[in-house]
Amino acid sequence: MLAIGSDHGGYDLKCRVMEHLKERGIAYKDFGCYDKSSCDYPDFGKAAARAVAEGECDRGIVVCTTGIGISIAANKVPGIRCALCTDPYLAKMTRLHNNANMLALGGGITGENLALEIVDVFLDTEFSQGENHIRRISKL
Ligand SMILES: O=C(CO)[C@H](O)[C@H](O)[C@H](O)COP(=O)(O)O
Repeated sequence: MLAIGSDHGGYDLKCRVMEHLKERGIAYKDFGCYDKSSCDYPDFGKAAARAVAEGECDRGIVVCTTGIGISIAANKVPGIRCALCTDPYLAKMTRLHNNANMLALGGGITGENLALEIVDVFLDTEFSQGENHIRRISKL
């Protein structure tokens, strides 16, 4: 189960990501927002992050206009490693090396097709299990 969240600035891209997850048969829970009214990214970034940290969801995807604010919010929740990715290489590396459990996207930064490629790489790449990476993650 994936935790999904956005503010108004990430709403459209979040909806596209949810459609894509449906097409792929991947279950998700949307922690809001639920329309494009102005709202506060920490509310939704933290709600999705808590669901991941508490084990209700395995990983999460959050979206705001830049991806910056909502990634900062998610990373305030203990146990969360949320990576803001603007290309598939970053998504691959953050799974392999950081075992990132959340992905942040910028709805005003990354186009739909590229964002969906990033989502797919994030979901389809497993952590490398390297002892160097495990050690470094334990120091975060
Ligand atoms: O990108 C964001 C935070 O890093 C947010 O999505 C908003 O764009 C930002 O908070 C500005 O929102 P507003 O529409 O100008 O109120």
